[in-house]
Amino acid sequence: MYSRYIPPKSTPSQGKAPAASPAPPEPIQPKAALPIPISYSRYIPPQKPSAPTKQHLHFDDAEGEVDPIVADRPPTKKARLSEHLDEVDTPSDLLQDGQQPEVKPVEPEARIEKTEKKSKKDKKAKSTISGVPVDEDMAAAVGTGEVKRDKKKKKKPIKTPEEETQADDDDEIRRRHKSVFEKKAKALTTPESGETLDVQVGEDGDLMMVDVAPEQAHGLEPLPQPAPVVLDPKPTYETLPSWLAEPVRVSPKSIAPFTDFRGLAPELGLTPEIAAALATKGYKQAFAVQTVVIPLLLPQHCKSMQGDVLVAAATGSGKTLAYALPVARDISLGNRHVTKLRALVVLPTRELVRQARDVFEQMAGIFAHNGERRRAKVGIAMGSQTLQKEQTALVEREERLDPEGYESRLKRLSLDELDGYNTEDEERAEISRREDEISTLPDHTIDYKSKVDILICTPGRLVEHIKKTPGFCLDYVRWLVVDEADKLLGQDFQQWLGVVMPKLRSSKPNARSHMQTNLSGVRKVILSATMTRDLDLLADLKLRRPKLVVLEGTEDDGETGERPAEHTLPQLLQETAIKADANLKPMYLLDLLQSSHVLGLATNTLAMDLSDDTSSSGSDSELEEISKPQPTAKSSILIFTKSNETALRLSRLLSIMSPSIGSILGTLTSTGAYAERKKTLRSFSAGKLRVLVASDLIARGIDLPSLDHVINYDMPVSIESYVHRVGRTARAGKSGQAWTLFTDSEAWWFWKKGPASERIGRVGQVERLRVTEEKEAAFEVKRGRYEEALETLGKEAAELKRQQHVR
Ligand SMILES: Nc1ncnc2c1ncn2[C@@H]1O[C@H](COP(=O)(O)OP(=O)(O)OP(=O)(O)O)[C@@H](O)[C@H]1O
Repeated sequence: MYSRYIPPKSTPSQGKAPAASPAPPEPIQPKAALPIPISYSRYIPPQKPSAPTKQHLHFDDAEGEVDPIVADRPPTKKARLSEHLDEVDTPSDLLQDGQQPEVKPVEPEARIEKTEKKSKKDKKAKSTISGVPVDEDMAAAVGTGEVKRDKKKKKKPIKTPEEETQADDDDEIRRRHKSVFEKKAKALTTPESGETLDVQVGEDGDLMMVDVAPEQAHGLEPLPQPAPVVLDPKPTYETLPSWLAEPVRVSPKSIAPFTDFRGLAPELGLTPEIAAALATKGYKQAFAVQTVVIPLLLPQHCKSMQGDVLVAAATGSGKTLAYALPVARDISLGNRHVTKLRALVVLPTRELVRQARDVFEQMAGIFAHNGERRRAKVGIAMGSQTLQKEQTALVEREERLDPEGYESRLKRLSLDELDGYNTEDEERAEISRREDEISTLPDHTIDYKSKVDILICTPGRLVEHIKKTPGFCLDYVRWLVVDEADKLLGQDFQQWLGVVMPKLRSSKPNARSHMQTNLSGVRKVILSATMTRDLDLLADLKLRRPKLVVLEGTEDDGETGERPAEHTLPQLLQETAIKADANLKPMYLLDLLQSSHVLGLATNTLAMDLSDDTSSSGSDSELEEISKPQPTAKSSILIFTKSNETALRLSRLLSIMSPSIGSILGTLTSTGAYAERKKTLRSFSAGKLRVLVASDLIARGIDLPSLDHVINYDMPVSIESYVHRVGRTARAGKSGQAWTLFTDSEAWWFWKKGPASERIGRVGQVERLRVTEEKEAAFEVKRGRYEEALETLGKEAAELKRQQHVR
């Protein structure tokens, strides 16, 4: 079915490094001019000229500009086939609780566009030389060859005798000065400014930039120029503070018993009873990242406040337990009688809040010692219910005999408006005023008590409670955990950090004291699988004596002397990329799903579902040779799309094309009701559903037990997004398979060797596959039925729209 991709041998000219030059590049050759790869079972890349071509695209105004990216897109008629799936809204998946849409990084495509603009400017500049207009002949003579043609000149107007004489004079002047202009033009055409960038087909059909040598400048040679300064936009390790430059590195193999944390006094470590209780919950040994993070967060006998901890560790490596255990321990030990809000855990989505709550509940139970201690109370705030309901769940109101307080309350109420209140915080002052207005027994005041010790919340809802919930205060908070930190810090989320941080500064005596030490203050734990190293973002957290813990990707990380990758993938993750025809992507997906490597349905099911023709849909033999995990009887698959809209349409299309898959398929989008989402996730975890089509809503953090495959139907928008998506499988030391369907136009930057792939640390390599000729032929045969399915989908969508319009 698929054939192994064998990269071509590169010629010396392909490897030519672009000369560093401050001069802007010349126009880019459009993709349309590139050789079109044909499909066959064993992929042989298109022929390339041994030397870089000098055929440039001229951005002639009269002709109109050619967008090399657009030029490569398939014809409109073809595009219509998949347009139903691509009419997409903004990716609003994670926009709950006031979240902002993810800002996409500037990808190489965008950079190409920028280069074009620059080139245009450059060209414009070349049409004049030192302010003197240059005609075509001259330009050709000096080798620029890229002068804007003035078409109006071609229509020769009838000239009067005076004009004729004037024109003759002009010609004479031009002739006389021609050689002078030529020399001047040559002098101005330095080798740098004459350099040109071409887009060529690189290895694997990827596009790459190639410098083309400029035409020779005869005569005046340019003055020697100082070597251009190459600026690295990223801070190097030397520019970073030492805690960031020299993190605590953990080998992925360093698993240890929970009782065996080094450097801890016995009374501060975890007792064998706790370890036994952890084992009953499935935590038999501490995972690598836990062996370092847990001891760092447990109390230690030291003279100064223990510092904050940042954790960069692969998806599924057990980061949640690494913070939940020490936080729950600290709060359980020191909180025997009074419930106060002592720990805040902030996560970006409701699903993650619920998941973290489950782990904290487990830990609270374990540290309650079978009822010997008061169990720490865990609450959530995420906007799944009304604010009022959440307020009731979080804060308790009671009347207290307090004649003095009662008097001051009456006094405040007698003053005008908010005069008696803290006017710096107007919103809060208004709440206080409203509370004062509530009638109580004589000589009584209202007192508020937190109902929870640990609050797990989304940032938006947290801000709402801080601003609107009477009695909700952070005065006793001594833990702030920010999970999925790069997302929470990189986006606005109602400027949550700006609201929360000042509330953590105020300090009542002993309010933030940590147990078993005589130290007090707020400890911060910041985590992500794609941890940001951006000091500007981290600065907002006001970190104190921070330590960064990094889980190594491979055993020899750090030993090779090379700079370790920014993000590491799970060790047992296998990655495969399949080059797909954009117009037939759903067919590729269906075929992959039904293959023996994924769902394990018969390979000719596609034929049955799509066509009456039950002939084989192509040989799988070549793919079978590739070692892949054998499909379990009940493989489960998570498919990611780029938006809610695509997820909904793709689900429906798959169901139309294959009712057998439709019966085990669920859809998860942020537009769905929360209760519905919860139900779908539960059915998927229970194995009732085996295929889940989802938007990026659950790309981060979600722990789906025994998820075997992740399929990127649409390319993720960033490296971080890829790391999180594929990290839904191969978790907790299990193996997993990630598949990515890609087209050149959307993904060449991603698979190309270079900065993008260097940022990801992986044990193996990405296997690249192309479908065989036979398979492509089979797709063509079934294309009619596929188009019918699309038509049905279109009709359904139109009907739905009509109904919505009527309502
Ligand atoms: N010590 C342990 N022993 C066994 N299983 C564990 C242990 N620690 C964590 N796990 C399990 O590993 C899985 C992944 O853990 P967790 O969700 O905390 O990963 P994560 O590092 O937070 O991943 P992500 O970055 O995707 O959020 C969970 O199912 C969890 O129960």
